[in-house]
Amino acid sequence: MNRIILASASPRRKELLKQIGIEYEVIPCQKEEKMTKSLPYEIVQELSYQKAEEVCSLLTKQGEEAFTVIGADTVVSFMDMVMGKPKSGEDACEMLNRLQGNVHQVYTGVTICSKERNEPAIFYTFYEKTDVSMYPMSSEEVCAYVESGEPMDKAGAYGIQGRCAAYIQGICGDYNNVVGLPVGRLYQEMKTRNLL
Ligand SMILES: Cc1cn([C@H]2C[C@H](O)[C@@H](COP(=O)(O)OP(=O)(O)OP(=O)(O)O)O2)c(=O)[nH]c1=O
Repeated sequence: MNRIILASASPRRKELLKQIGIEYEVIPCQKEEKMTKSLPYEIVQELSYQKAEEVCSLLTKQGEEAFTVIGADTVVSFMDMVMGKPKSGEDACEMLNRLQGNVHQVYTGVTICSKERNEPAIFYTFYEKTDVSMYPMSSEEVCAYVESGEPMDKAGAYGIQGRCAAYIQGICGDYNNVVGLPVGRLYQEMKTRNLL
């Protein structure tokens, strides 16, 4: 089996990959991704590709001949808005004021880059969508949650796995997809392609 590299600095993605028993190393991306698409399922696939591609190029420059790289990206989509990580506390409050009491979608795009000795790298990209329904939050509750600091490194300014669980009414789809990596689908995609 080739080396498996997770192209991510996200502690949640590391934890999820570990949970399914995959042995891997981490090489986080350094570059700022460039978004050229506008639909959420296109954005997450494009950005996950860029993350996997950056680490694939780095390894190739280092003379590595065979490896598998996994890149992922998550956004929240509500009505016609696409939300990444909040830029400020104010931004986080705005996002949560929109999401509370409503149903939104979480999209995670994943790119698997597979490189074999003397072969060009092959890229596989897919996405998963999960619907998340939230209970209403008062503006005081939104402020208190933002002040906890939890929203700042998370798409849509909340963590379903953290304190925000108090406001989650239900989901339709893969829970792990909301946390940042749809490991069930990822495992199956890797198994189908003999990458495990
Ligand atoms: C909606 C939601 C998102 N998130 C996280 C998952 C992602 O880590 C983050 C979205 O940011 P991303 O830009 O997808 O990823 P990242 O910057 O954390 O990590 P990297 O680019 O190095 O891989 O939001 C949660 O942890 N819980 C949630 O409920």
